[in-house]
Amino acid sequence: MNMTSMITKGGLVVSCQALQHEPLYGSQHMAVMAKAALEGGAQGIRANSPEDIRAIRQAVDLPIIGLWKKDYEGFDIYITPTVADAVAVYQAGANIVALDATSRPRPDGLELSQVIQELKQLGIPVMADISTYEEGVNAAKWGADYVSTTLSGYTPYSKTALPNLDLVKRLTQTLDVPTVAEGGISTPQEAKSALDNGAYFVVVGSAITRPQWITAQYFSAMQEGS
Ligand SMILES: CC(=O)N[C@H](C=O)[C@@H](O)[C@H](O)[C@H](O)COP(=O)(O)O
Repeated sequence: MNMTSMITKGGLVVSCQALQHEPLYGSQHMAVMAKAALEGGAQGIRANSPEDIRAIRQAVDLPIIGLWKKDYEGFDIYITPTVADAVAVYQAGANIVALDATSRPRPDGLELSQVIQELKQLGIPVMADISTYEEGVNAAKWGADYVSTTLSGYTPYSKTALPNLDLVKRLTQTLDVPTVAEGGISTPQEAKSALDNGAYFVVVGSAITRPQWITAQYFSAMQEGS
C-alpha cells in the first residue's frame, strides 16, 4: 500500500452508498456526496459498485474503500462475494477492497482464507467486514489489512445493539491489524467514542449520506409522546 492510499489514523471515512431502491441512487449523486464529505473533512470514502467508484475517483482525491453489493441466488453473503467481484472493484479505482469476511458459503466455492490469499497475491489491500470477534481474529490471521465491524448485528448469529463499540474494543486489544469501527454510528459523539475504544478510523454512512434515514430519525423522535 503506498502512502496516498492509506487512511489516516483517527480519520473519518464517509460511506457514500445508495442502492437502486433509494432516492439518491446514481453515480452522479454519490460523486457529489463524496465532494461534500471531502469539504467536511473526510479522510476516505467507502463506495459500492465499480460504477460509483469510477465516478467518485474522478470527483475527489481521497482513498476509496470499495465494495460491490451483489446478490447471488442461494447465498446469504452480498458484500463483494467473489474474488472476481473484488478484482473489478479494485480495477475501478478502489485503494482497499472490503468484503464479507464471515465463514458463510461463497459463490465461487472458496474459503475466506483462500480469498484473502488470492487478493494479497494480486497486491490488493483487503478490509474484512466481520460480524463477530472470532471472525475478526480469523480474518487478521489470514492476512486481512483491516478488520471492520461492518456486519455486527447483520448476521443471524450476531444480533446486537449498534454501534457495537464493545466489539471494537475487544478486537483492538487483540489484533495486530487496525480495527475499524463501522455500523450504526449515528452521532459525532459516537464516532469519537469509537476512537476512544481503540478504532483506527471510523466509517459513517447512513447518518451522513442517507437523507431519508436521517429524516425518519427526526420524524420518529417528534412522534414520541404526541
Ligand atoms: C450491513 C451493510 O450492508 N453495510 C453496508 C456496507 O457497506 C452499508 O450499507 C452501510 O451503510 C455502511 O456499512 C456504514 O454503516 P452505517 O450506514 O450504519 O453508518
